[in-house]
Amino acid sequence: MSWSNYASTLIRYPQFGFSLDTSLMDLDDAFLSKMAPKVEKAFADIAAIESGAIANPDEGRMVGHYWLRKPELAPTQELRDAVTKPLAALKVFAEKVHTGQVKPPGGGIFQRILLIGIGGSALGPQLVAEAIGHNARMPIHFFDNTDPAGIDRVLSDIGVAGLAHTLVVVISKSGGTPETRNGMVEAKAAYDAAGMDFGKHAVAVTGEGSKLDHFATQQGFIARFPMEDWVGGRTSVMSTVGLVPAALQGIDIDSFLAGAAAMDAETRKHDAAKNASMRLALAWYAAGNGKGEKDMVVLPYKDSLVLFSKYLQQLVMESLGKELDLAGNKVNQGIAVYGNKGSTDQHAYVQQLRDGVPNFFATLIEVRKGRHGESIEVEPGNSSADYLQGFLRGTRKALYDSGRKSITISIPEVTPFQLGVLIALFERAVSFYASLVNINAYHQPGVEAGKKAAAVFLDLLGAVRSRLISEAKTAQEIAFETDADAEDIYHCLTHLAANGEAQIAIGSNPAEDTFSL
Ligand SMILES: O=P(O)(O)OC[C@H]1O[C@H](O)[C@H](O)[C@@H](O)[C@@H]1O
Repeated sequence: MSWSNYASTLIRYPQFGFSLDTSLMDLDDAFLSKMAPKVEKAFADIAAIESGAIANPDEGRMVGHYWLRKPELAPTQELRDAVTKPLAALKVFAEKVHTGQVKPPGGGIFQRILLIGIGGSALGPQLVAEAIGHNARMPIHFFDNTDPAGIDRVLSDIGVAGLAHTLVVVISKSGGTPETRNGMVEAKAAYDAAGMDFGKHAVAVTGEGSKLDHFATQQGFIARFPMEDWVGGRTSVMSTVGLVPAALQGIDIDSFLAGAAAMDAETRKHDAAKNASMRLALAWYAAGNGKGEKDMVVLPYKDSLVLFSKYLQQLVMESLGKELDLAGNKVNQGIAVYGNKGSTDQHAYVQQLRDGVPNFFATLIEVRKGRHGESIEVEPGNSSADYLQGFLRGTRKALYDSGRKSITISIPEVTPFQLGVLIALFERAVSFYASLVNINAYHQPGVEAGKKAAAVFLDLLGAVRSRLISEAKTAQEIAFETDADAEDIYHCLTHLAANGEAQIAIGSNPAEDTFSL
């Protein structure tokens, strides 16, 4: 660790209290000059993105998330309106909900939110709620899966009486994601069972003309907010996806957008030495040899940022985890991201980080302010905040002493503005990195394979259900009848047995298990 290296390489934006320390990544001059042509190309690529290029060629789409906090950048008036009009409308809507002009059919005011969505249509709102939604005007609950037990748990937290004052926000860009559809059907069933009109409690955020959009119209939803195809799910937190729930919670969304705009303004500059997003992208490249050979462990030393690593997991891994580069070469790119929070993780997996397989670099996030208000001394002279800082500094040093690299990002405190700063920092780093390794960061072709296989399973499950009779059969026998794979059939049968739709008699191995009605 070298003071002169720290002092000369630190990137600071003092006007909003941000700094990025990559001194422990050992980026040397030879690396930086070797990367210079790629860096120039990355600056050109992102300038093209911001001016409306089709940066997602497979899907023929523009990539417009940077316009969400600076609509005047968008290349046409229509696109600018597609940012500003929904933003104005959602603010008015939130105000009407808060003041009771939009109210539940049974009277009173909406008191809580149930958000139904998955992936980018849940992770951003979850991060926002956790980081800056504490003591929100309306508490928020989530259905972010098709797990019936998870759904039941949330419904029981809300309670049947609570449904009457719950505003359900269904979010799906495509409007056809099965988990979200299922969650909505389950929520509607709960309202139906309570004798309440689901549509009069629901709002949709979705692409115009989608299945969800049609359902919302048909069910008489209270409101519909559009989502544009030039905003990807993982970068949608500053679109209607993130802002509708945030505004309803009473979060200062203007400040959130302003924080992102402030970071964008700094990281739009074509100066690699002062551009924090470019420095991050270069540090990732150096650490993983441009091939993702090192995982990124994200350690925010602040409880309210606990979901930031999960959020970055989607942003980074869904964007960068690609089989092919833009020239069609097989590259299998990506950077694995995991983490939770410091100092908690020091008592869990940091042992391996310090002493075990050196397959990662750490990204520590320092929040300078410990708490608002006075701190007690937990021992003579030291507060809890002193300890948190001590553990951050100590871990960073201990890792470096054993040859493990780390990045440290510092912000003054966790506010809507600073969360915007952090998200924008990483969004642009992802865009830059994608350009450095020449991949499309804005599509997700790999996600489709699992969805298609799930649909095949559901078809098979239907076939198996219809073959079950009182006479016991093995998986192999049903596989023969249905011309399917015996193991696939076996998994259908055990699922039916576990859910009360079949009887199972256990044999000495799965091939001998028999199933009947
Ligand atoms: O918003 P939706 O269309 O429902 O999509 C929800 C999520 O599911 C997809 O499978 C994608 O991989 C994600 O990027 C997306 O955020």
